[in-house]
Amino acid sequence: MKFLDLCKVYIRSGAGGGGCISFRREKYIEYGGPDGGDGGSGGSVWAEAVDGLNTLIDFRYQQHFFAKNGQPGMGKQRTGKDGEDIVLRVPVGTEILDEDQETVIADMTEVGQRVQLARGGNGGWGNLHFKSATNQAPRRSNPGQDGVERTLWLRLKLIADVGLLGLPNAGKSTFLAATSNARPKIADYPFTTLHPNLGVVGVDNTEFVVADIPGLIEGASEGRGLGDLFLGHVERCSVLLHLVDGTSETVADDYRTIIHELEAYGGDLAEKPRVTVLNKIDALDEEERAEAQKELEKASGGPVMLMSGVAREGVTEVLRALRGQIDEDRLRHRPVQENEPWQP
Ligand SMILES: Nc1nc2c(ncn2[C@@H]2O[C@H](COP(=O)(O)OP(=O)(O)OP(=O)(O)O)[C@@H](O)[C@H]2O)c(=O)[nH]1
Ligand SMILES: [Mg+2]
Repeated sequence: MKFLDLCKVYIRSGAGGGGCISFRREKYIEYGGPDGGDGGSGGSVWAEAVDGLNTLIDFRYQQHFFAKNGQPGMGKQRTGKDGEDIVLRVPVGTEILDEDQETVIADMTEVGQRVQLARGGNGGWGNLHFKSATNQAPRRSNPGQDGVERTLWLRLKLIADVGLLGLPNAGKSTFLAATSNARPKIADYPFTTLHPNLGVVGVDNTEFVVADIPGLIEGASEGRGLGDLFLGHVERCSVLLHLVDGTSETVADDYRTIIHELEAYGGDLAEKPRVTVLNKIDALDEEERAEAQKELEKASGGPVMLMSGVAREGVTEVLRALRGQIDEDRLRHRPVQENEPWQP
């Protein structure tokens, strides 16, 4: 599947239909009063967050979204038909930005969330509306209101619970494939993964979503390799899973390279909870494992778990650690209930 995470769209709501000038004309009725109906409203443009989409690729093929105009009013007090609305279906996690690419108009974070992007124009009044005591035969109506035209940007930031981090070839995609329904491409060369993949992972009868992103290298924040733009996709995760290739001669440096890039990226990414894992331990003997683990613990200043994505060793323990962090994060961000005793 192709992946696209920023695109431009042009939208226009429908214009309202014009009001009608008309008079009642019937046999035996002299001076029939005004009977011109109102114009119908123009259609509006909406965005709706939907499930099951994780790319904006559809918007590469269609960028123009015009809602229908309202029909003009007609004689015999008939109102014009309203123009149909149009709905842009976007993946959950899409931000809708104004033309400046900065002002956030809406953040589509929940399935079913709907926002109006451009309101349809009101229909004009027919002459029936202008009848008054002093003017029984008004020759006046309103035109319909114009539609609204806007240029907008859609930016997708995937919503996952866990974000995978590591140098190219650290085994991120292998881990995702071993633990989830996702089938990312895996190969023994760097930059196999070119766009984010999402997978649903199950452990102890619970599920969470893991995002695999392209590997980072030193200087990614300055654009080296594939750059660090993909880090936008892990900004919303509860926890980051940092995989370090145990077969590397320089595990401590590898670790520091990634942390340095996180810091350079900014935001609060470097402060996010992290689980650090020494991967590919199937390729190491006992002594090598212990040595690399010690080195990594020294560099990270925290615990380091051992794992092999290929041999599926230590995988469940890692998933449980992630589960624990996700739960903690949810507790932290849960709105405080009224009358709940305060707890430190
Ligand atoms: N021995 C061993 N090899 C592994 C393990 N996990 C991954 N590999 C190998 O390491 C290579 C890279 O694996 P990927 O999963 O593609 O690595 P990645 O981190 O997704 O790489 P990029 O997408 O390029 O960033 C492949 O040849 C894998 O077979 C492991 O646990 N043990
Ligand atoms: Mg990969």
